Amino acid sequence: MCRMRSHFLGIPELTRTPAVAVVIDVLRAFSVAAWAFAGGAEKIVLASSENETLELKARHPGWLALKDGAPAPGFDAFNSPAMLATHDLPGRTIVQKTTSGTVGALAVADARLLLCASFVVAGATARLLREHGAEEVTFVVTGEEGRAEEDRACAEYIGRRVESAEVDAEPYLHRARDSRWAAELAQDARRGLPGVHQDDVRLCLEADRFPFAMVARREGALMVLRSVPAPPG
Ligand SMILES: O=C(O)[C@H](CS(=O)(=O)O)OP(=O)(O)O
Ligand SMILES: [Mg+2]
Repeated sequence: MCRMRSHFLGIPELTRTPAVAVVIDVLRAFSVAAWAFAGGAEKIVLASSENETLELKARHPGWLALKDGAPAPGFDAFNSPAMLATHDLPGRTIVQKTTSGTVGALAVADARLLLCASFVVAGATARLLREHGAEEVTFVVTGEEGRAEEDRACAEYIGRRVESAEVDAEPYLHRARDSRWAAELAQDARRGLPGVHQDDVRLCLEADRFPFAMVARREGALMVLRSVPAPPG
């Protein structure tokens, strides 16, 4: 059994850069990112603003510009795992800008090890942390200034999975299914709001779907997220 000290902080509570950070956004940024890698995307540039996203897209016309919220001129894709599947992803670079997930990752950009995570990559993230021998980890609970239940539940699940592979995901998924944002997304999908698909919540709330973790690092002036195979469990 591996003992790891876990801290759970919202973005406004980050006063210093942790050595090891796991930034959680279940609904939906880092579920979307994981589905993008599963669909063959090569890398995801985490942008600091919509303007930066569009500037990068102008310099690299083949890149896919993705933002959350309403559609806007110049953007190609929504922050929706179901809708992303309609794009041609193999080998592509995505530039992603969202309200919570990408902001949280950029807030701890100088961490020695920076992982971005959600339920679909939770087990793989835990195995990578275990392999790294992390004794202390800061989970950045990006939603609702650290109070988003879906993000907190996922962070706690990953923390438990570092200590033991024998953890039942169901109680954690249940908390996420009952969260305020899961209910809002389901309602937005029923209303037909652009950028929200009725399958999104389901695609985000599946534990351990993918065998890779997602590591963010500076590459020149950019913060780049890549999938990294996790050791077997
Ligand atoms: O697209 C999402 O689900 C949210 C949108 S919102 O601005 O919080 O309503 O963004 P995310 O950064 O993925 O939490
Ligand atoms: Mg979120």
